Amino acid sequence: MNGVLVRTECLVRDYGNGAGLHGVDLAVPHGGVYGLVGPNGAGKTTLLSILAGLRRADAGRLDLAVGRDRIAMCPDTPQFEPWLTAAEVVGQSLGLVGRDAGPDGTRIADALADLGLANAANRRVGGFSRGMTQRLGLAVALVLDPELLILDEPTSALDPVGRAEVLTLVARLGRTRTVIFSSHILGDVQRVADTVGILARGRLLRQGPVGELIEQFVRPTWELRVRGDADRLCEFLHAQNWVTAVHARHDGALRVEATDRDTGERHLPAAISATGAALVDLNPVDADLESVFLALTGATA
Ligand SMILES: Nc1ncnc2c1ncn2[C@@H]1O[C@H](COP(=O)(O)OP(=O)(O)OP(=O)(O)O)[C@@H](O)[C@H]1O
Repeated sequence: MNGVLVRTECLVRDYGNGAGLHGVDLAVPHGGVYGLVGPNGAGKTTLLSILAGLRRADAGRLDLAVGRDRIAMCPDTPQFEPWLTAAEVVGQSLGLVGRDAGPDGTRIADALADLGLANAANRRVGGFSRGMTQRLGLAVALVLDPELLILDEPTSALDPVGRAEVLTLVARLGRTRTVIFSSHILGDVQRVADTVGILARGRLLRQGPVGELIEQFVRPTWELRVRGDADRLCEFLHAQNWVTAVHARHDGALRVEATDRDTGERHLPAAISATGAALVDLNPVDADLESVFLALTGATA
């Protein structure tokens, strides 16, 4: 598989009415964090469930360079028997695959501690908050010490502190194994993913290293505010061959996209003064995964 741990070819799951997956070619490198991003309903859960063997594809191919017994998945809304304690839930996970808990249950204690649940080990999980339940779901997967860890929206139920902690954990796990995690929060994915796949309406629009996607799909952009005739400036910019797009935002600012950074930096100030407008503010816009997503889906900010 040439450095690829998971590969799909033309994977299809047809739920009808356009829902599902439509010919997905995924290539997840061996080691590191693969972030699968896409809006609600894009097909993330469907794709991850097929990878984990929990759902079947209608057509296409799935190749795994890892044994099924070395894959663990944590669903987006994990559910447990409410009367069990957190330690019992994690112990059950080990029991299901016939592994022991180690001397004095250290495997269980370590997994719970990794997810910040050490003090809740003996509490019944029925009383857990959504965030705690989600972290427990991660502990249940992590205790199996999988080679491939699949996490479906692991941060969706967490507050900002919990989110940051789980993202740090995901980044750390990616140093010793392969982690695939899905999210509709592009900033989260950009923070920890080495490789990103962008899924929309059941199609994988692009995948690759985050930096390469940004380089490939995001043109240098500036946001500016002027005093004076902004409409005239807008028209003038539209007519320039080095300008690829101009958007007037609701708050009066203009977003200007240029063919390349150097040309934009040299010509933009001159264009503003040529129309007689007074410059109030001019800032480059940082290119991020969100910009890639917007460029690929044609959505507007
Ligand atoms: N078992 C099913 N039967 C019919 N339609 C389904 C089924 N499972 C999912 N869908 C539909 O397929 C589409 C993709 O769903 P999926 O849950 O895979 O997307 P998602 O990207 O994980 O969304 P979310 O972020 O909201 O969880 C949605 O339109 C969903 O309603």
